[in-house]
Amino acid sequence: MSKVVLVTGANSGIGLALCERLLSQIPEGLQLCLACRNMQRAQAAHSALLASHPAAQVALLHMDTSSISSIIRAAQEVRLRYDRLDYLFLNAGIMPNPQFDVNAFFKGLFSSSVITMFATGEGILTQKDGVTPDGLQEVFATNLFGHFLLVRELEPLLCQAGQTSQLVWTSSSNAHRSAFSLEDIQHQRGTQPYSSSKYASDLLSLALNTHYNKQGLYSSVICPGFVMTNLTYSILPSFPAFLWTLLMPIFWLIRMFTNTFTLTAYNGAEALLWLFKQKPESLDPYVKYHSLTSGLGTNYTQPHKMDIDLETSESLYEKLLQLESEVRKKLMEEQEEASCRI
Ligand SMILES: NC(=O)C1=CN([C@@H]2O[C@H](COP(=O)(O)OP(=O)(O)OC[C@H]3O[C@@H](n4cnc5c(N)ncnc54)[C@H](OP(=O)(O)O)[C@@H]3O)[C@@H](O)[C@H]2O)C=CC1
Ligand SMILES: CC(C)CCC[C@@H](C)[C@H]1CC[C@H]2C3=C(CC[C@]12C)[C@@]1(C)CCC(=O)[C@@H](C)[C@@H]1CC3
Repeated sequence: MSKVVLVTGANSGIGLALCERLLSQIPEGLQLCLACRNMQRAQAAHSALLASHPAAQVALLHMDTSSISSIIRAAQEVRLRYDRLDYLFLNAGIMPNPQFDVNAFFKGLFSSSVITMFATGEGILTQKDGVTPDGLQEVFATNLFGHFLLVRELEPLLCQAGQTSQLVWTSSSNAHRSAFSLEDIQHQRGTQPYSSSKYASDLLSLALNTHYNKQGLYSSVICPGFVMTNLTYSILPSFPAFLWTLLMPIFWLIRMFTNTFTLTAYNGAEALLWLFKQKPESLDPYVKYHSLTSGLGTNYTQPHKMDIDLETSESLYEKLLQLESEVRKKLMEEQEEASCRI
């Protein structure tokens, strides 16, 4: 039976590397759907995948995870195209306008928390968030809420009798409880929307397991480690890509002390691929699966207990359901208004 796999943010970085690795390791019986915002980059990714795997079944789908109407339209299209969905990789993500605190970085270098700083980026990064046309905080909408809505919209495909399906969130070791507040789930007031959105995805994954396991749907989270992608290049915008390449020997050296420096998207996708091969019933909902690369370059996946609890995950879930009904109501009103004008 052919497995249907949908990957968001599949046109570059870790999402694209996952698609390449899936096609290499599972040459038959895979239907890949690349859900992307930028269709030019998506076309390029599609051509690259087909060049190395000419017989592969790879489809493109336009989806902007920050836009409610785009998610609803894309999900409708998925329901039309496929009669099952085995894996949904919720990978698209942004870290807009990152501010790198050079002072904190150099202080951290000579402190006992240097390894934690390199593994999580804790204490050295903040971001300036924006607001989407739907009136939501951009990082929250892109990284979390759009994906939540997508899962809700694809429920008929994901929760079918006699079959199990897997959701896999690309979270981060940058997810911290201290950055998240139930009183401000969109992180309107803070300076760490990225960390907040990733912590929220850890909580949401737990809540989804609570509510959907009975229907055969399982959710897990991974951290790809520190990977050189467009997202990380944007952290030091005045630093051209070739300078990052020049820093590689230093990064390889750091990898001797922290195996979280996976560095390439291929390595970063390790835990995603590992989860693809697991029986979802055997996975621990309180664990984040980390892609790691040893000093000698060997890739492996390691589980780490997350700093999450059931009560907070349930409260977040309730708030997301509430927000979902609000945005759906607003969308219906807008559609009615538009049809009246015609
Ligand atoms: N790189 C790293 O070190 C780490 C990355 N991660 C996470 O990995 C995931 C992938 O990032 P990475 O590969 O590093 O970075 P990239 O920037 O290469 O990939 C991000 C992907 O998300 C897509 N995307 C962004 N915004 C939207 C949107 N509104 N709608 C649809 N797609 C969107 C991008 O598409 P587009 O071409 O349209 O911009 C792109 O395909 C992210 O969730 C990130 O937070 C986690 C930990 C570490
Ligand atoms: C230029 C200097 C010599 C080196 C600068 C290094 C930092 C820019 C990186 C060190 C650890 C990195 C890191 C991330 C971003 C870049 C660093 C701060 C992340 C926060 C990127 C996004 C994630 O989700 C985290 C898992 C990363 C953790 C490590």
